[in-house]
Amino acid sequence: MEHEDKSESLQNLEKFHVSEEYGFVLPNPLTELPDYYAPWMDVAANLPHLIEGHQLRREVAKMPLLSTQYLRGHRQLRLARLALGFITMGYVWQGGSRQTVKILPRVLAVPYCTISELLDLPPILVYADCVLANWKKRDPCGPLNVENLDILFSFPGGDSNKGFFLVSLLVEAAAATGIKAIPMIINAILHHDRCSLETALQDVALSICKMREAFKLIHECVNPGAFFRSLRIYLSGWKDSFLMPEGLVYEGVWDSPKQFSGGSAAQSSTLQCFDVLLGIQHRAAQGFSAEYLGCMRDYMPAAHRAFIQTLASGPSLRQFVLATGDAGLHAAFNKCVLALVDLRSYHIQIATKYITIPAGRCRAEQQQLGGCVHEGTSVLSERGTGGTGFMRFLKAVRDTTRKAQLTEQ
Ligand SMILES: C[C@@H](C(=O)Nc1ccc(Cl)cc1)[C@H]1[C@@H]2C[C@H](n3cnc4cc(F)c(F)cc43)C[C@@H]21
Repeated sequence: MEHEDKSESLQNLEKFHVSEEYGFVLPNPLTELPDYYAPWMDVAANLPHLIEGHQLRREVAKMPLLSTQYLRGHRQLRLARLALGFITMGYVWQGGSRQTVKILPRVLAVPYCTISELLDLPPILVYADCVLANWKKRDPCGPLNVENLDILFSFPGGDSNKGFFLVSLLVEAAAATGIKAIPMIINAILHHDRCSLETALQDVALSICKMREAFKLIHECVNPGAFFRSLRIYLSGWKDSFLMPEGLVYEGVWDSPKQFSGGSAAQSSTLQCFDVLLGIQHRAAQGFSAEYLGCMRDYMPAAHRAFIQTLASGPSLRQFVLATGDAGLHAAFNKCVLALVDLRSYHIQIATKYITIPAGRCRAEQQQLGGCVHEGTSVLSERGTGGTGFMRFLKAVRDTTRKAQLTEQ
């Protein structure tokens, strides 16, 4: 029964802040806070202009220390965290990777850490901020597509910011029908209902194919150079970082500097939950990818982390399909695995175009210039949206996924 109770709890997606229509995406994020918070919202809304005009530091120095007590409800906390997260990344990386700051002023650090504590998220911009909560529809009754969407906050780098965050959002939204099928899958396993299980697995495979379709939009919406030179820097973290070996001092919060990882696709709950559903374990055999995926769960909203953990502790879909020996279920399961392999392979192609190739060009330019400026090296080794470490991670995850196909009986 205990087993049954745990997995049955997945029947109520609402409790895990998972939406039938939007999956892990925050439905209808707030776009405004009470006027009291105008000092945060005005700076966040003007970030590209303030950074390019070298005025951000001065603006932050003028900021009052605001209290978080007037923030009401989950959506106000998410919007406040989003605004403070953009300002924090802009403040740390405004001088590119050459002049990083080591101290985050208390007018930012104190409220940012208070809100992060309330949301059980680290005080650094994460995927759940800049993708899942950073969007609005132009026409509220219109469709969820690039033409009818806009982002709330941006870094310097123009439309490529918008493209990168909105394409990620559309990939996440395409996953919704697959995520919605998960409670049906668990239910079908518990009731040995092969027919419903096969139908639900077909929904998952179709959803993963739609994610790949949405991902293709990145080619027309994001410029590789703009992403590599600008946006990628602003999403960088301060953990195991060449440029900030100690991490960042959060003034007025902790006495010593703290390290946190930069934004990464591995922080996507969708990316992790399909692996868990299909029983794809990135065992320690793959080295850092297993440990890195595990760490990145701490960079997801608590309710989404709980969803993944509840799924992982429920009945094994893989074992059930194997035990039935049913050819139809076997085929439907493998279709899901292959769709995920295709999506992972596509992700590797995208990372090659947007990271590996621009990084190669950047190194070549630096060698021509003689000096080996640390522009790229700081983030190339990073596992976030950075370079070689990230590629090794993606390839390890893709290869493990490929091996997860059920072999012929
Ligand atoms: C556009 C890219 C990006 O890296 N976005 C990003 C990264 C960091 C930050 Cl901070 C913000 C946005 C990628 C999109 C598609 C997302 N995706 C979700 N589920 C996936 C399952 C898969 F198998 C898979 F291959 C990719 C999957 C991941 C991100």
